[in-house]
Amino acid sequence: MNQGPRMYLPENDERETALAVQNLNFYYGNHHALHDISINYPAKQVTAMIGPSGCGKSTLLRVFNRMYDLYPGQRATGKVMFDGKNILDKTMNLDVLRARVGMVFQKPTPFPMSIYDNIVFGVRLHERLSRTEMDERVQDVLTRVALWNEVKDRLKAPASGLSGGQQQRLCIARSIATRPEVLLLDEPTSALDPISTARIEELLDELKEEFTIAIVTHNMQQAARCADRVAFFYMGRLIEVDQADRIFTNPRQKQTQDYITGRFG
Ligand SMILES: Nc1ncnc2c1ncn2[C@@H]1O[C@H](COP(=O)(O)OP(=O)(O)OP(=O)(O)O)[C@@H](O)[C@H]1O
Repeated sequence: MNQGPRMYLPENDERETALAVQNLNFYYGNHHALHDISINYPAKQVTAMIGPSGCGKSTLLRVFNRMYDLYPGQRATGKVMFDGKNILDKTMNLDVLRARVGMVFQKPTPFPMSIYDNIVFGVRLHERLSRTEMDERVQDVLTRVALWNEVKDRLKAPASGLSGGQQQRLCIARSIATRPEVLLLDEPTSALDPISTARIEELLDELKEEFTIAIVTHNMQQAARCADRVAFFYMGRLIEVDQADRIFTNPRQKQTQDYITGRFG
């Protein structure tokens, strides 16, 4: 199989680019996990990242909010341009970055506190809001994730009492409460039942009017349903990125074709 750096980068000149990744390499100690990745994430679109296990999808996502900084021995080279600045720059303020680039994980991770406090926790770090404004923010984000009616009478109850699907919607609400520009989702529905999954997918469709979304998924149908663009990764390399319909009907690379038709992975 040809694993050379062949890839197709469509022109996005007419669209605003939220994140521009340029010649990114990533290392876990001596392990070179991402090889010379260059990809644009157009603003207010959903870009799905697909590929076999271990190809580097989560690693790339974790670069976008410098999550790897929490672990010694992990490092990135290259550039990830966001609002005119390189995210990888040592001078980048990580608290501000993580408020502007929100992340939702595979397993719902509500904080061990009330539903209300889960939402306000991050907001308080970055904004000074009056009680009324904070209440409005909580209602606004819970409404957007279609959770308000289910929880409005128990906002002070522990978040741990919610179902898995509700917890994941709460985590999305928590991420958007700080009004980020970019939302990163790492297999956000893989622990959820089909109904909760469908609700999150509908939610993505609404959220992309306001946010740029990068989602890692193993679910081809999900990528086809939710994504405007799809990027296929293999062994730490970006093989191909294109409009979703093109990737699923007429990919340019044989490796992409093999993967989406289930011939490997
Ligand atoms: N903490 C770590 N230390 C060392 N190597 C790691 C670490 N995390 C991931 N890797 C390696 O980096 C490569 C990319 O892993 P990554 O988790 O990004 O892949 P992925 O495409 O998200 O996989 P999956 O679909 O299984 O979640 C793999 O070879 C993996 O073994």
